Amino acid sequence: MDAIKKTLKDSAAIRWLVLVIISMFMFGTYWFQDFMSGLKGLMMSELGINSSQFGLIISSTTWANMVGMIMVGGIILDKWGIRVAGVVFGIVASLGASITAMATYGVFGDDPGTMMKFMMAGRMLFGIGLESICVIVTRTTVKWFKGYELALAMAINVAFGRFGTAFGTAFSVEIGGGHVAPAVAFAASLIGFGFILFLAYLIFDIRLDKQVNANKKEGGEPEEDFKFSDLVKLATNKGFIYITLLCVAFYSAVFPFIQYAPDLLVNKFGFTYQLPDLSSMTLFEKIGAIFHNGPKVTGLIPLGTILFTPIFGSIVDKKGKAASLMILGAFLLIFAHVSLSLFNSVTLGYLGLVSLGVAFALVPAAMWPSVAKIVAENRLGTAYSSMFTIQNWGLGLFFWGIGALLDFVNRADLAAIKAGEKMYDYTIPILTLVICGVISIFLAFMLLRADKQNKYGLELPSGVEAK
Ligand SMILES: C[C@H](N)C(=O)N[C@@H](CCCCN)C(=O)O
Repeated sequence: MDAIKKTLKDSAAIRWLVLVIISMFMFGTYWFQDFMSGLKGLMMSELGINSSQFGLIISSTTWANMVGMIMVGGIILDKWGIRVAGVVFGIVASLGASITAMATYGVFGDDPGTMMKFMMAGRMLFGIGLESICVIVTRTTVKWFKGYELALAMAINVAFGRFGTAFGTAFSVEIGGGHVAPAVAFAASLIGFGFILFLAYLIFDIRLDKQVNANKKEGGEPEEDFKFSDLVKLATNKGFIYITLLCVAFYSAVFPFIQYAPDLLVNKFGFTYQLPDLSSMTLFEKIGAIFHNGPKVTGLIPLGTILFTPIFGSIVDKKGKAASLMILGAFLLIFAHVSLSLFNSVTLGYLGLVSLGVAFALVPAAMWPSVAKIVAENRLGTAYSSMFTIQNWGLGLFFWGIGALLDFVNRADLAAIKAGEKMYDYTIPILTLVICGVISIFLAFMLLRADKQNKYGLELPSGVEAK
């Protein structure tokens, strides 16, 4: 048998370069997913929409995915590979984002109803692209990093997405110059930029495939493909069921919360949407103004996870304890939402946000590598697609539900709120998220129990098999 020749992925420099290139796609899509949170106040005043309609716009991202579009993405990825799937879903995401941007400029009509309809259609299309791109980028990361620094690479990949969320949330008001449409156009152009970089990545993908195929002919390991029919096997895997339900419960209390967090901080704690003129302020006053700005403070949550997700990822790699860390993350989530809903202390509010940020780093760092211990590698693509699909059911409900509940519990004061005479009371909508935290703890304990029974090795370091 001939010796296996080195391939592009054996070069650390090329591997990491590839990771940066494909992660820019995540940066753009996460930005577009989350940037509207910083614009909620502006969207309400400029487009004339209420909280429930804002909820519908952000929720529309999940609608097509709720009925299985991510699974379609998984099938296309399986059948035609990274290149075809990446191009198809890159076009879908770019098209969706462009339609959303054009709608905000009034291209399809400038009455609020028409604008909203086309914004929702655009975001629905974008949402199909977003989730499939996340699966495609994850799959590409595995392709290049399997056998190398996979957990760290996945954490860095998510970190790029968090950068997108943080910057999009924190700076969209300024980027739009106080208007919605330019901020949406800028966010859409980031997806186009990420897509162009992904097209450049394809050169590396083609070269690597050629080298791997040549090695296969010379006796290298053949790759096993996963099949859609493996779905049935997943549906009967207890560990997979618990981790999928945990994924829905946990992310439903985090992603939708982030969309409303700036508005919560403005309405509950008197924070600002727009920064005052900082030029004549002392350094302390500037810091004070930034820490009193809803979008900027919310942006700090994903920004903090950029540092902590890789740290927690390497703890999981070295020490294990993934299920226990998910339990801890669920406790932190409850603390966060209780302190942000039931109390009126700004200090406790900050502690709640820090606690949510730690949970947002801890649970993903422990959850995503754990899936690879519960599910056979040839079913991982199907596993991630199914998890994202079910996750979208929860996200769709809560993206819209928080806004609808907010309007409902404040129904007597809506006119006064619109006139700027009263503020939204967020207590009940945020308390609802505490229920998600309680369900998350229960599921994390069930996962720990299933781990003991089935010996997945979730509590063990990476590479150590359970006996
Ligand atoms: C957006 C997507 N549905 C999601 O859940 N993303 C996760 C990361 C998934 C990475 C899998 N390797 C997130 O925490 O952002």
